[in-house]
This record gives sequence, structure tokens and C-alpha cells, in this order.
Amino acid sequence: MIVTLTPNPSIDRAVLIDALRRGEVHRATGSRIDPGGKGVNVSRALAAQGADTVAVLPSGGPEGHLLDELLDSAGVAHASVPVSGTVRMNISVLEPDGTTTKLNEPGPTLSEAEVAALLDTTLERSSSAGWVVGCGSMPPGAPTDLYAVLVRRVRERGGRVAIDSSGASFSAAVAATPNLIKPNHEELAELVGHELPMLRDVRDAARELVSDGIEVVAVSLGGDGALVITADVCAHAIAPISAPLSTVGAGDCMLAGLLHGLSTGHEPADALVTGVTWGSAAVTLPGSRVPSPADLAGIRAELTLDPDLSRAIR
Ligand SMILES: Nc1ncnc2c1ncn2[C@@H]1O[C@H](COP(=O)(O)OP(=O)(O)O)[C@@H](O)[C@H]1O
Ligand SMILES: O=P(O)(O)OC[C@H]1O[C@](O)(COP(=O)(O)O)[C@@H](O)[C@@H]1O
Repeated sequence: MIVTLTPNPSIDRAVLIDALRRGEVHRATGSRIDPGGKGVNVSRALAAQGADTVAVLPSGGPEGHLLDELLDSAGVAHASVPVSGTVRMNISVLEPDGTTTKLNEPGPTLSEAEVAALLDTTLERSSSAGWVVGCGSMPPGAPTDLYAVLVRRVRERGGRVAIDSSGASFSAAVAATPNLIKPNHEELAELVGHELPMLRDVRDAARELVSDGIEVVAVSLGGDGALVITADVCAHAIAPISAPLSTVGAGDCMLAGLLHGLSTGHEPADALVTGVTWGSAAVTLPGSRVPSPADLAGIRAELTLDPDLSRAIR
């Protein structure tokens, strides 16, 4: 069982247009909505593959009702904590060449009691979980150290915890030493405070974090695949996709696959292959649709345990 906590979930609306021109009226050629937020997407990706998961999230307002309904109809188990604010709507503008422009709202302001209820619900649901996963940004009102507290509370009980976030809440969580983190290229650079132009730089930055006590650092690198670093492994995997349709949620699917691999007893390098397969499959799908088993069938990830460290990262 994998429990996800998404303090700031969303309704994701993807709008397709021919080309984005600032200040002009655009006629959309298509649109779709999906339940969203990083932990919600991790749970959606796991549920789509038949894996046991529950998504913990705050839910309020009309968008909150819609989110609950969308999760119910997708068969994603969720524990929604009622809140007085309204769940946000995030918009992705997709162009035919794969360019994605995202507009993320700040989300509702949570009260102290609502934050406490979210944390308590997550911990209640986690008693028999293989992994507890905290993902995404903090809504207004949530303390910067929410993920750090989650890490400490799960680890005190002997559980395993993964975090995927950005900014101050991610740095605070990393300082509390989760078992696993999944930054993307930009988030890792932000975490270590300098640019990471080559795979060697990514590896070195991830190794620094491993030496601080994080067991698995998985770095997603967009079209350059992903790297997993542990105390004894440096593995790179890539599954190129010729015409990506939407990258929204690809990192969440990658994390879901990685955790699924680890929780079903695979070594980190093999779990990375599952992660990259799920992530690459996600970019072939519209909006933030998560891959079904059939969507994974044509994806082939290439794994190397001795990657070319001079590879420039886009
Ligand atoms: N353009 C792409 N081509 C092929 N795979 C991709 C592409 N973009 C993303 N992916 C896959 O999705 C994973 C996550 O993508 P990334 O953009 O790094 O995550 P995030 O959404 O967290 O920023 C990558 O590790 C890779 O497997
Ligand atoms: O919490 P944040 O950082 O605002 O991100 C939330 C957004 O990220 C997503 O989880 C998608 O993730 P990515 O676009 O980063 O792959 C959306 O579902 C959601 O709208």
C-alpha cells in the first residue's frame, strides 16, 4: 500500500491551441480535465496499474466536489479532509509541438486545524503502508515544515517516506532525511544552489544528498530520462518519445512507477526502469492522463549502470 499526501490538489484543465500569442484571443482546438496535484497523480498512476494506494487531500468548494467525483469515477481510493476553502484549478496550455505552459493557482488557505487533520489522516492511513509520499506545493496557511514533520513522524514509526516538492518546504523536508526524494533537474539545482549542466553534475549533487543520509535520490530529467543514486548505485534510464503530447504529470507517473518497483521488491535500478517507463508513457497521453497497462506496452526503457557523465542535460 502506498499512501500519498497532496496538501494542494487541483482540477487540471488542459487546453489545446495552435500557438500561444501573448495578449491575443485563442480558439481552443480541444480541452480536458483531470484530477490533479502531485500526490493525487501518483495515486492515479498506481491505481491505473492495479496497485494498492490511497490519496489523502483537502477538499472544499465546487472544485473539491468535482475532484472527489473524478477520483471516484477513476476508481482511486481517497481520504478527503473537508476544508472551508475551494480546491484550485490549474491550467496547462498545450501547443502541437509539445510546448506546455502551466498556470498554477496558489490554492485555498488552510487553517491550522485543517492542516492538523490532513497530517493525522495521512498517519492513520499509513499504519500498514510500504511508502508514505508527500508531493507538491504547500497551499497558503500550511507551514513550510509540513513535509519535514511528515518525514519525522513516519520515520519514528519505522515507515518509509518519499518527498517530491520544491522551494522552502522541499529543503526543510530534505533536511529531515526522507528515505527517497524525486526532484526534477531544476528542483535539484535549486536544492543544491547551483546549475547542473551535465549528468556528472547531477550525479554529484545527488551523491551529496545520499551522503547526508537520503537512501535513494531519483532525479527526473525530462527527455533525458532519469538518474537514480544510492550509496552503491548510479543508474540512468531513458525511453525516448518522438512526439510528446503532454508532459503534465509525467514526473508524478515516474515517481509512482519507481515506488511501485521498490515496493514490489525490485532493486533501485530496476525500479528506475519502471519509473521511466511510466513517465515516458505519460507524455504520449493527453493532459495529465495516467498510463493504463496497455499504454506501457510499446515503451522500452534503456538502462545503464555506467552512464555517460558528459551528457549535457537540456
Ligand atoms: N520529452 C520527453 N520524452 C520522453 N520522456 C519524457 C519526456 N519528458 C518527460 N519524460 C519522462 O517523464 C519523466 C518525468 O519528467 P520530468 O519532466 O523530468 O518530471 P517533472 O514533471 O517532475 O518535471 C522523465 O524521467 C521521463 O521518463
Ligand atoms: O503543487 P504544484 O507544484 O503547484 O503542482 C501541481 C500541478 O502539478 C501536477 O501534479 C503536474 O505535475 P508536473 O506538471 O510538474 O508534472 C498537476 O497535476 C498539478 O496541477
